[in-house]
Amino acid sequence: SVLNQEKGRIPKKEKPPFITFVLGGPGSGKGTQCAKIVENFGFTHLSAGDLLRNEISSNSENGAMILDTIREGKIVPSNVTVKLIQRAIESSDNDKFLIDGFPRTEENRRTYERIIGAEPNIVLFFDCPEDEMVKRVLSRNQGRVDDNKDTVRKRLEVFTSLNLPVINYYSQKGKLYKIRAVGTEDEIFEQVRPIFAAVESLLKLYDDSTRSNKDLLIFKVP
Ligand SMILES: Nc1ncnc2c1ncn2[C@@H]1O[C@H](COP(=O)(O)OP(=O)(O)O)[C@@H](O)[C@H]1O
Ligand SMILES: O=c1ccn([C@@H]2O[C@H](COP(=O)(O)OP(=O)(O)O)[C@@H](O)[C@H]2O)c(=O)[nH]1
Ligand SMILES: [Mg+2]
Repeated sequence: SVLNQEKGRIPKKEKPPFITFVLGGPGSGKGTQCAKIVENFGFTHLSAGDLLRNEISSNSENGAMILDTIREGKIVPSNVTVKLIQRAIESSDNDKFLIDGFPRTEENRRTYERIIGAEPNIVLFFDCPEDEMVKRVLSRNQGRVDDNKDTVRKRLEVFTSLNLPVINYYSQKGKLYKIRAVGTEDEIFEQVRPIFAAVESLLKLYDDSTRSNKDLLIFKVP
């Protein structure tokens, strides 16, 4: 019976989701590679920048403040961003997520851990030279208020001073997968693919039992 089949199994919603943080400077190719991971491995892509831009366009109470912050290349208060991420995770049926462009600061990271009560399973870092990032951002053509020379310079400064410490933190924890983010989109994805192939087989192993974050913290990519 249905009841017997369900016996001893943990309902999907109660399994902790598999969380990947996707980090890298502006224009390093985070969004581009996330789209390929979604296509090939069925993850749900949550871009922190997109969630914030949605708040601006839906005229939410924080919209004006978020627009000013993005225009300056600064960081939106952590509780605002974390709540948007939390809402997006909770309203999804999927159990594997790419959180793209977050955490931007150590304070972002600690706020996420406090509110969500978990750490990411793995962290990707798209490592790209500054001149290449600037070139890509200035030719992105998505009509973004922050894709101009002045704001890009500020975003690069914020990246170096505030985001690199987060990347170092996860490196020390053994959770960081560093990708050399130069070359064609496909060449870069060939560095990404084996990581998610390994994740996929690991998740299959755990699919019918309790999936505790602890079990998935550390694994080796072949
Ligand atoms: N490997 C690549 N080579 C050249 N241009 C790229 C590459 N990957 C992405 N781009 C382009 O660079 C711009 C920034 O990429 P995007 O994925 O939006 O980066 P991020 O999300 O890290 O800011 C986009 O216009 C994208 O089409
Ligand atoms: O967690 C986040 C993510 C983004 N931003 C703001 O949103 C902008 C754009 O972020 P996005 O990730 O879209 O930019 P990308 O790195 O993809 O160019 C950043 O410069 C910040 O001002 C933020 O404050 N907190
Ligand atoms: Mg992006």
